[in-house]
This record gives sequence, C-alpha cells and structure tokens, in this order.
Amino acid sequence: MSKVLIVAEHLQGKLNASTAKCVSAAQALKPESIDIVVLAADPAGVAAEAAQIAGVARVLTVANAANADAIAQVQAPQIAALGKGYSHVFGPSTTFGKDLMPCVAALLGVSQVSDVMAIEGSHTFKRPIYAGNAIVTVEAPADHAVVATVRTASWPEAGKGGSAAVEAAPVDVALPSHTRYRGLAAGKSDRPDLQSAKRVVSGGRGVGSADNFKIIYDFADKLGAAVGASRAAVDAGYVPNELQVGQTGKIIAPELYVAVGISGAIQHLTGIKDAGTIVAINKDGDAPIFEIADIGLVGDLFKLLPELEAALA
Ligand SMILES: Cc1cc2nc3c(=O)[nH]c(=O)nc-3n(C[C@H](O)[C@H](O)[C@H](O)COP(=O)(O)OP(=O)(O)OC[C@H]3O[C@@H](n4cnc5c(N)ncnc54)[C@H](O)[C@@H]3O)c2cc1C
Repeated sequence: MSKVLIVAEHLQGKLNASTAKCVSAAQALKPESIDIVVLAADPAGVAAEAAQIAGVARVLTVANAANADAIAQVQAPQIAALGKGYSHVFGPSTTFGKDLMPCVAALLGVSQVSDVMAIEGSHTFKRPIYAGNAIVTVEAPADHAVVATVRTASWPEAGKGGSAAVEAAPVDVALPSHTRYRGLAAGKSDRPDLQSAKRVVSGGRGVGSADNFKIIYDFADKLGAAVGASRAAVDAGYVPNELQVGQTGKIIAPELYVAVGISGAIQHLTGIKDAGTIVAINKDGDAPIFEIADIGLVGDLFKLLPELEAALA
C-alpha cells in the first residue's frame, strides 16, 4: 500500500490551495495514508489549516528559522530525510514545487515525475507534453519511491472537515549555508490570485492599450474575478507579465474564463484547457477562440462589456 507525503506550499502564514489539490491527487492512489509536511520558522498556523483537509492522517511540522523562506536547497534535505519513510512524495507543479521537488528527487536518487494530471496505478501517471498537445503515460520504477509534481489545474481541492493530528517531526540533517535569502520581488495586488481564482477575465491585444485595460479590471471587479492577459497584451506593455495566461504564462482552471479581445492562439489555449465555462468576446466571428468557447459574443468589446456590466448590475 502507498504512503504519501505532501509538501505544503504556503506564503505569509497562509496555506496555498495547491496543497489540497495535491491531496486529491494522492487520494487517487487509494493510499494507506496521506501526511502533509509544513516547513516554516513557525508552522503552527499553516499546520492547523492543513489539518482541516479531509483525508489527511497527520500533519508533520518542521520548525526551523532556516525555513522562514522557501529556499529549495535548504528545504530539500529535510524533506528527503522525512520522505525516506514514504512510497510517494508529492508537491504542487507551481513555481514553488518546480523549484523544490527536483532537489528532493535528486537527494532520494530517483527521477522526478512531472505535472501529474492523472493516476493510472501506483507508479503509472499521465502528464501533458508539447504544451498540452499530447498526453504521455509515465512509468516510474516500481522498486523506488515516487517523487512527483502535481498539475494543480487537473485536480480539484480536497474538501475540508478533516482533523488530522499535528506532530512535530524532528529532522536531523545538515543544512547548506551557501544559499541565503536576499528578498522577494513580487507583484502586489488586492485582486483575487490568478492561479486560484474561480473566475478570471483576460484581455488581449484587442483591448488596445494599458489605459483601455481599465475596462477589463472594472468588469473583473463586477464578477469578483482575477485579471489575466494574453502574451500579446503583456508584450505590448498593457499589463505586467505575471498576468500572462498560457504556455509560457500561468496554467489556470477557473470555473469561468472570459477571454476579451483574444484570438485563441494554441499557446494561450494551453493555459485554459481545464477551465470550466469559457466565454469569448471578439469582433472577428472566425477567431479560433470561438472553436473552444462555450459562449461566444461577436462584437466590439467596448460596446459589449458595458452592456454586460449593466446586465449584471
Ligand atoms: C513559444 C511561444 C509561447 C507563447 N506563449 C504564450 C502564452 O503563454 N500566452 C499567450 O497568450 N500567448 C503566447 N504566445 C503567443 C501566441 O502565439 C499569440 O501571439 C498570442 O496569444 C496572441 O494574443 P492575442 O490573442 O491577444 O492577440 P491577437 O492574436 O492579435 O488577437 C487579438 C484579437 O482581438 C480581437 N479584437 C481586436 N479589437 C477588438 C475589439 N474592439 N473588440 C473585440 N475584439 C477585438 C481581434 O479580432 C483578434 O482576434 C506564445 C507564442 C510562442 C511562439
């Protein structure tokens, strides 16, 4: 039977939704147990949140001032030490997980399985390749532990209602001192986080300018949605690049995605493959976005968005 250890992703004392998505993926293994490990200077608050995820047996905490910042080279030896007792070690396929999990895999002497979107067996997984245009089945060696990143867009968050035991996990490993935290340069926004928002409104080159993007922000506010953008809009300087959705941007799976003035290039569609309802607004009735949209509105966005806003009010 499988025993799964999930590495919790958290920032500023809050658990990221990616952790509950990893729990969903772990549940697909029908394992004997699922544990979550929280590494932090003071892990109590995050651990209490993690303990509420249904299906989790234990939340292990590793309190260490060296874990105040998520430095992969510092955290990986601690996770590898704990991971030796598990058949599977999962982390999210986010920037955090993509940085950390290959280090964990290397320390455990295995190859990492990346971007798990489906589980076929204890060592058999499906993942997308070529920007989501093909799906491959990956077989991990049966006699080794599996270290994997979980494609968060492919899994729902596991529910709440759990009451896992929270236990301090003593980890006695030498931590590298050659890597130090210098600072984090992150965009600040009061809006919902693009990667975990249930609704997203994205604007493309058709919006025309940074000033015009106000119409996208206003409409998103009406819906309580996060704002995204196509690469063309980012490259043109309409919005910062952390809003980019797609192959070289963020892969997202909101319940509602509204694409405004976006043509629907394959590299953009890769980022919204797992979205629920897709609404497209474009003045070109032949735009490829309409081939995948559930609801398509052909017309000028500057006319249609105010009309939709009025209808919502
Ligand atoms: C390696 C690689 C990686 C890439 N990664 C990404 C990625 O991650 N994300 C991404 O988005 N792209 C990515 N691209 C770029 C991608 O190929 C497209 O160029 C880009 O998505 C186009 O953006 P767009 O739809 O906003 O612009 P366009 O293709 O120019 O489309 C603009 C649309 O707006 C419509 N429009 C114009 N005015 C109005 C109006 N007034 N009202 C309504 N509609 C209007 C037009 O009809 C048109 O369909 C990548 C490309 C490469 C080569």
